[in-house]
Amino acid sequence: MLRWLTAGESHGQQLTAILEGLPAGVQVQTADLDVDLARRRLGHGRGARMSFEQDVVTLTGGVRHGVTQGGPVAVQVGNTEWPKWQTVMAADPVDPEVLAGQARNAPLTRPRPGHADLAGMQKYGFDDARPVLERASARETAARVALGAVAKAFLRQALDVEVVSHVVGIGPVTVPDGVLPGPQDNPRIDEDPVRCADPATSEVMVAEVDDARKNGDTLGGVVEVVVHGLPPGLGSHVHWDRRLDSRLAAALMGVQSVKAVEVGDGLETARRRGSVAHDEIISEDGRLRRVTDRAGGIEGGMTNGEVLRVRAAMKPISTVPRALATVDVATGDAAVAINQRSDACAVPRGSVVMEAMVALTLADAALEKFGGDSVAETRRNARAYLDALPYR
Ligand SMILES: Cc1cc2nc3c(=O)[nH]c(=O)nc-3n(C[C@H](O)[C@H](O)[C@H](O)COP(=O)(O)O)c2cc1C
Ligand SMILES: C=C(O[C@@H]1CC(C(=O)O)=C[C@@H](OP(=O)(O)O)[C@H]1O)C(=O)O
Repeated sequence: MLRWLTAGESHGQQLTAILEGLPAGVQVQTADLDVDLARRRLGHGRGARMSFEQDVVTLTGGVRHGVTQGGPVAVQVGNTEWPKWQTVMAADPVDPEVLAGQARNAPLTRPRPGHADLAGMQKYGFDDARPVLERASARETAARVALGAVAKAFLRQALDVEVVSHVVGIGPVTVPDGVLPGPQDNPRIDEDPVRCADPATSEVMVAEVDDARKNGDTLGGVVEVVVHGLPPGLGSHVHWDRRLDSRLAAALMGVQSVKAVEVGDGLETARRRGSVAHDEIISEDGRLRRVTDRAGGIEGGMTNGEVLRVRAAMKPISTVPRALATVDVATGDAAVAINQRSDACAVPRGSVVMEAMVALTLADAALEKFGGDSVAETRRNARAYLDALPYR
């Protein structure tokens, strides 16, 4: 079983992430993590913070000379902005007089509708939203993306699986049906300002983001993660929490701002008749294959050997520059919500995060199916399974 955990605050010294249960022999190095962390910072609509803050990645456990050793993989993602925050976010007590002189320490008492501020203050008994937003912030996704890079290396080396992602909707603008990235398309999609695989739609999306920003507003959207090369049989039909669709949905819903997940054609499938909702099976050159992939590569909670497609819908950023109405909880008076700066649209960045969550979930399902203490053993086991597969 693969387990992962992150710790750290948005303006803390660093994020810490641990991935436990990965076999030995996975080739991965700091540069691989840097690539994905850089991808997570891109995208038209990103906020100012993405340009001045840097992620400083250090692999602090589980990897030696570019190869995993079988122990927990530990990663630090340091934050170059830490010197400005080291008093306000210090772990140890700070002289109250020193703190009082820090503008950054002023209590945040005007909770933002749509963010974790108010519910978090109520739940944890804070009179300041700072401790809530520090952990609720999607800054934490940097740690997940670092681990996702390791999971993708494992999937590629053990199973020849490639995980790619693209943006299929920003606000009301959506890609036409049938846009499907191939296994090597991530670098091409990374070049697009909104990580859209369709250039014509991308232009309209960029204009939509510009318009929202100009009007002091923010946008959400939909991303799709596409996985090529999966064998049939990851996940299981036998119990709800072993179903791969259930696990993918939980992993994606666990990303800040995700409000809905679709597997394959998802909601559209519910509107179709059965005769045009499923993927008919044919035999071709002695192999079974599907004529379509409406199911998105999952049937009965298991991969079916087709391309896996899963979508996540992100709500618009809740720090809306055209500030939303709230109440100042310090005075009880009507107020406008906290708003210093914000992304206008985080969907392109979000797609890299979704990719990481899907990779981690699939790596877990692959290890459950094939096991292996070394990546060579996982690969051998997977090969033997595929060679013996009935009805190939
Ligand atoms: C990559 C990414 C970047 C985000 N950037 C911002 C931001 O700049 N400002 C903001 O208010 N929310 C941002 N969010 C969304 C908040 O984290 C999210 O609204 C908050 O956690 C509440 O969402 P929830 O109700 O789904 O938990 C971002 C989310 C993601 C995934
Ligand atoms: C720092 C990151 O994203 C942050 C996520 C975030 C939020 O509320 O989720 C709010 C913004 O931070 P701030 O309010 O300090 O400007 C984003 O910049 C990151 O992704 O590395």
